[in-house]
Amino acid sequence: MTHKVKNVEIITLSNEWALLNRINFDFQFKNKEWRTVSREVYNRSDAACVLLYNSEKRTVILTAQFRMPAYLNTKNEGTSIEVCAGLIDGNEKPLECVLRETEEEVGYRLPTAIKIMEVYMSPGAITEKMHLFVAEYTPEMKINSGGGLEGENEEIAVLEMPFTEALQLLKDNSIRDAKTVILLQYVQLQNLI
Ligand SMILES: Nc1nc2c(ncn2[C@@H]2O[C@H](COP(=O)(O)OP(=O)(O)O[C@H]3O[C@H](CO)[C@@H](O)[C@H](O)[C@@H]3O)[C@@H](O)[C@H]2O)c(=O)[nH]1
Ligand SMILES: [Mg+2]
Repeated sequence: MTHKVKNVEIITLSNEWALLNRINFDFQFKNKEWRTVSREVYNRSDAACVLLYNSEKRTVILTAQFRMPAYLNTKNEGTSIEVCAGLIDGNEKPLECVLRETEEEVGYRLPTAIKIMEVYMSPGAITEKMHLFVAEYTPEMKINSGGGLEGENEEIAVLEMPFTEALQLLKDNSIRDAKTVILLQYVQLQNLI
């Protein structure tokens, strides 16, 4: 289905760490009538994430960190369990981003990772597209203890756990980050572990 859009007007509401715009545009509805619509849109670069798994040990590597938006929503949900993820820098390719973030956040140097899909995280509000990857890791790939970039005020706990424990965290809804839910279910559905 194609939609007809014209006269797109962009009004910047905030341009600090990321860009928040109000977009006014004319939109043609099903009955052919054109009407002016207004939407606020938060702009960030695209992002990439990876679920690390070891099929021999039957383990996965996840992270835990404080997320203010989740805390604002529900106080005791501020600590978020997530796959390793980050925003794509400049001209970086999604795979390069995933390999860099894996070193920074969990301390593993991966030879490569496999792309699974691309999803919008919140298409009604944020332009960000997320590139999802999986990758097999082994203990020999560990090069540092991870934890994120202190200069960026990141404090990331590295959680290596049996896959069965991660599935239990899914089941009891202790994992509430959508990309992490998708990737854990993908690994389970494809019997990668
Ligand atoms: N100065 C400043 N820094 C910020 C701000 N917001 C975030 N940061 C910092 O910018 C860095 C971004 O880290 P990345 O690892 O690149 O991204 P991420 O925060 O992990 O984002 C990913 O995970 C999020 C949570 O699931 C996702 O929301 C996001 O889409 C992405 O996938 C972090 O150090 C974070 O503290 C801000 O408003 N100001
Ligand atoms: Mg991150």
